[in-house]
Amino acid sequence: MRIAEIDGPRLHYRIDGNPDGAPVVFANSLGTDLRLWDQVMPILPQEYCYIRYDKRGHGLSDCPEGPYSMGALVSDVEKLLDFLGVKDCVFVGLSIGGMIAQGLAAKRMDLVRAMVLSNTGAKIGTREMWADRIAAVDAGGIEALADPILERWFSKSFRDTPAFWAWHNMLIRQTKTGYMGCCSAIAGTDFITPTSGLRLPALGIAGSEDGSTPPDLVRETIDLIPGSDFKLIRGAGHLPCVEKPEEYAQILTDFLKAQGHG
Ligand SMILES: O=C(O)CC1=CCC(=O)O1
Repeated sequence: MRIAEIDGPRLHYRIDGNPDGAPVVFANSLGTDLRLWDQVMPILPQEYCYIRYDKRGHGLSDCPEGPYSMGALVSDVEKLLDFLGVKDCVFVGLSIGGMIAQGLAAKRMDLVRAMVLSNTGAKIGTREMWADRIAAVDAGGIEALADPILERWFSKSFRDTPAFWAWHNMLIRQTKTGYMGCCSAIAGTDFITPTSGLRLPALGIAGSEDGSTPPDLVRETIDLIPGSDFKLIRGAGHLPCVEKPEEYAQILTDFLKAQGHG
C-alpha cells in the first residue's frame, strides 16, 4: 500500500511491472478505483513501470470536500508524478481519467510523450446532465442511480456474470462527496480547444456498447489530434479493460511498442 504525501490530498497509488522501466501511468473513471486495471496489468509487457492511482475522493486516497475542478484533478496527478520523479510517461486515461490525460498533456508537454484516451471525450455530457446527476446522488445516494449507470458501464452479457457484482459493489460503496466532486469537475470541462492543439502520439479506444462515452464521441475527440489512431472493442461497454482485458492489453501493448518508450 503506497501513499504519496503531496501538497494536496494524499493519493493512494500502486506500481506494477519493472520499477526501473519506462513509466506508463493509468487514470481511472468516475466511481471506480485503481482495481479497474487489475485484469490488464499481469498481461501487459512486464518491462514497463506501471503506475496507477486513486484520484481524490476515490479508493484509498483522501476525500476533500467538493466540488472539485478538473484543474485540481490534473494538478494532483502532476504532483504525484513529480513526487515519483517521473519525467516522461505514456498516459492512459479512461473516461474522467481521459479528461485528466488531456489536461495534463496540455499543461505539461514535458511529462506526457504519448497518450491513450479510452472511453472518454474532450467534453462529456452537458452541465445540466451532471447537475441532475449530482442532485439525484445527493438526494438518494449512488445506489439510487446504480442500475442505469451500470447499464452504461457494461454489456448485457457481462451484467449476467458473477463478476458484475464486484463492480456494482465498488460503485455503491463510493463516497458521495468524491463522486459528486468529480461530477462537478466533468461538468465544467470542455477540452475541445486545448486538445485540438496537442501534437503527440495518441490512441483512442472505444467500446461498441458504451452508453456513457459512445464510439462516435471517442472518435471525434481523438480526431482532434492529427495522426492519432482509433480502436473499437466490440461487445464491451464503458470499461473494456474489465470486459475484454486480453484485447485491451494487446491494443495497449502494440501502442507502447510503437512508441519505442523505454
Ligand atoms: O458513470 C458514467 O456515466 C460514466 C462516466 C462518465 C465519466 C466517467 O468517468 O464515467
